[in-house]
Amino acid sequence: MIEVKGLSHEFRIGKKGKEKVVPVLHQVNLHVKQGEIAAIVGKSGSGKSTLLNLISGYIKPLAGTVTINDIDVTSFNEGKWADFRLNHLGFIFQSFQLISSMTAFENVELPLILKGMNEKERQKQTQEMLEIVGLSEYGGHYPGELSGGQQQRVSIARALIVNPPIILADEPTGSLDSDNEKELLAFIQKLNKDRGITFLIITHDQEVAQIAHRTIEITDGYVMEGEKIYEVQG
Ligand SMILES: Nc1ncnc2c1ncn2[C@@H]1O[C@H](COP(=O)(O)OP(=O)(O)OP(=O)(O)O)[C@@H](O)[C@H]1O
Repeated sequence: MIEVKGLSHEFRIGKKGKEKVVPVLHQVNLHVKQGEIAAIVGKSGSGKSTLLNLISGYIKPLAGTVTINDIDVTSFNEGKWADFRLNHLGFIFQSFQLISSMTAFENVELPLILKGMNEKERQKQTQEMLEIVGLSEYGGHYPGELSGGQQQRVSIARALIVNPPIILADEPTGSLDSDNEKELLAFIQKLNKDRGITFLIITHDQEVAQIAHRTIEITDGYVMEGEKIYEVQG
């Protein structure tokens, strides 16, 4: 499902000619199976977000390959990536990343507009999705008029609306209080069980790591796969 082989990355910082090289990931190998919830854990600065950005094509690796759903995406250009993300990947972020000038409804509808769906069908699917995340009454609210937990539910609805087989999440519970966190984790487990969605979740949070079938630890850019809690079929 997600296959990472020999992935290495470094950043170059400072002025041209006087650049400092910051090695971040070293020959990372990783395999996330279909139907799995995998957690990536590791200290601040260990390379977790960089790994997720490489897997989702926001940055290009120095070396190595990324294969998603049997498609080698490593050398995709930006246009191909945009199309691929829209059809294969959903994203959830700590900071929600909703568009503040658009209502909850419009935020959730946006990926369907990008896919070219007609208005009637879009509106129907968006309303259904808002119902699934328990926000059918809140479609007309702007993100600033919603609580943190509600904003995160809007962002999940936006991720789910295109029916992605994989959801990548970067500290999804980082801005939530403990009740909202519990609710989100239960929802992730339900989506995983009922729809077979594969999750790759970056987290500092023990509670999140506990719902994962497998924990992958990054230490200074090297990956060590943790103990398997149980095997997932697929
Ligand atoms: N755009 C960039 N330019 C230069 N260095 C960067 C850039 N992005 C990240 N880094 C460096 O790469 C290393 C890994 O950063 P990364 O954000 O992947 O870590 P992380 O494990 O996600 O950390 P955190 O848990 O704090 O979010 C850090 O040393 C960071 O300073």
